[in-house]
Amino acid sequence: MKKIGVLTSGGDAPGMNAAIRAIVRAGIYNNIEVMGVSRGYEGLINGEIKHMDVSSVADIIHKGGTILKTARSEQFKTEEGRKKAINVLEVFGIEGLVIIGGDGSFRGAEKLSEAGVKTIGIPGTIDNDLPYSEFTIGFDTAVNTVLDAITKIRDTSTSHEKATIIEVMGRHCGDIALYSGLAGGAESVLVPEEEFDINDVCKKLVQGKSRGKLHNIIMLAEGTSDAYELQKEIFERVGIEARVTVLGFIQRGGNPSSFDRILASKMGAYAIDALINGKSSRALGIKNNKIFDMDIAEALTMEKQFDSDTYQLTNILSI
Ligand SMILES: Nc1ncnc2c1ncn2[C@@H]1O[C@H](COP(=O)(O)OP(=O)(O)OP(=O)(O)O)[C@@H](O)[C@H]1O
Ligand SMILES: O=P(O)(O)OC[C@H]1O[C@](O)(CO)[C@@H](O)[C@@H]1O
Repeated sequence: MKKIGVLTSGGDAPGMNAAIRAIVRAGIYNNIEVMGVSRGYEGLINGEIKHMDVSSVADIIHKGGTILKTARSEQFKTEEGRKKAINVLEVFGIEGLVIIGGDGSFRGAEKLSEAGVKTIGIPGTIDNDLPYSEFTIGFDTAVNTVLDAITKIRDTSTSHEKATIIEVMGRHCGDIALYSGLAGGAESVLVPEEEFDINDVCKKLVQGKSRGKLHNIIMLAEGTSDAYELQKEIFERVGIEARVTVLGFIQRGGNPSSFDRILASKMGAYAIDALINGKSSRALGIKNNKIFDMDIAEALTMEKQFDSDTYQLTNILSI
C-alpha cells in the first residue's frame, strides 16, 4: 500500500483531529503517502484532495472540529455519486480510505468496499450510537461539556429556585443525557430508549420542592420529547415553571478530553496497520480498553444495548 486517503464525515466530533494526526504520522512512519479529503464524501466526489505531510497535522491534537471539514452528502447516497467518488480515487491513485464518522458514514464505507475500495471506519461521533464499540471518539468530551453546563445551570437554578430542562444531542441514543445526568446529579433523565411517565417527572418536582430542594434538573435527550412541550405539560400539571436550555452545537465543539485524544491516536495508528495488513471493510472499536476491528457490515447490524443498569442508578440516586 503506497497511498491512502482520510476523510471525516457526518457530524464533527472532538478528537477527529487527533485521529487525522495519527493516521498521517503513522502513515508517514510506514512509508505510506496520506491524502486528506476535504468535506467528507462530498469533497471526495469533487476531488477536494491534498497531500498531507508531517507538519500539516502539527498543533491540532488539542483542537476540536476537523481540519478536513465535514459534510453530509446526498450525492454520495446515489450510485452515480459513488461512481464519481470511485473514479476520483482511481485518478489520485488512492488504494485505501480511512473514514472517520458515524453509522451513516460507515454505510458509505461499506458501499465503497463493495466496489473494491479498501476501507477502514473509525467511530467518530459524540452520540456514542455505534453498538459494536463501547465508546466513539468525541463522546467523552461531549459528556464533559454537558457536565460543565449542568454545573453552571445548577448555580442559577439553585439561586432562583427553578427547575431546568436541559436538552442534549443524540437523535436515537440517550447516552449523552444518561452519563452527564448521572455525573451531574440530575433529578430526571429522559432518553429515547426508555418510555417515561410525565407523572414521575412531576412527582419528583413536587416532592423535591416540598423538602426544600432548590433546583431540579431534567436531562432530555433530543428525540425523546419536545423540550417546550414538556415544559408546557409540567406547568399545566403542577404549576412549576421549568426553564429550557438547549445545548446544541456547544456539545460538538471544544478541546477533546484526554480519553478522546488517546482513543483517536490509537485508532488512527491501528487503521494504518490494518490497511498494511490488507484488511478492508473493517470498523474499529474499543472493548475492555483494547482496540479491535470487525466487519463493517456486521458492525452495522448489531443492536445497541441500552445501559439500563446506569439508567436505573440515576433513578435510585435521585429519589
Ligand atoms: N446508506 C448509505 N449509503 C451511502 N452513503 C451513505 C449512507 N448513509 C449515509 N451515507 C453517507 O454518509 C454521510 C454521513 O452520514 P450521516 O449524515 O448519517 O452521519 P453519521 O456518519 O451517522 O454521523 P453522526 O452520527 O455524527 O450524524 C451521508 O451524508 C452520506 O453521504
Ligand atoms: O445539525 P447537524 O449537523 O445535521 O447535526 C445534528 C445531529 O448530529 C449529531 O450531533 C451527531 O453528530 C446528532 O446528535 C444531531 O441530531
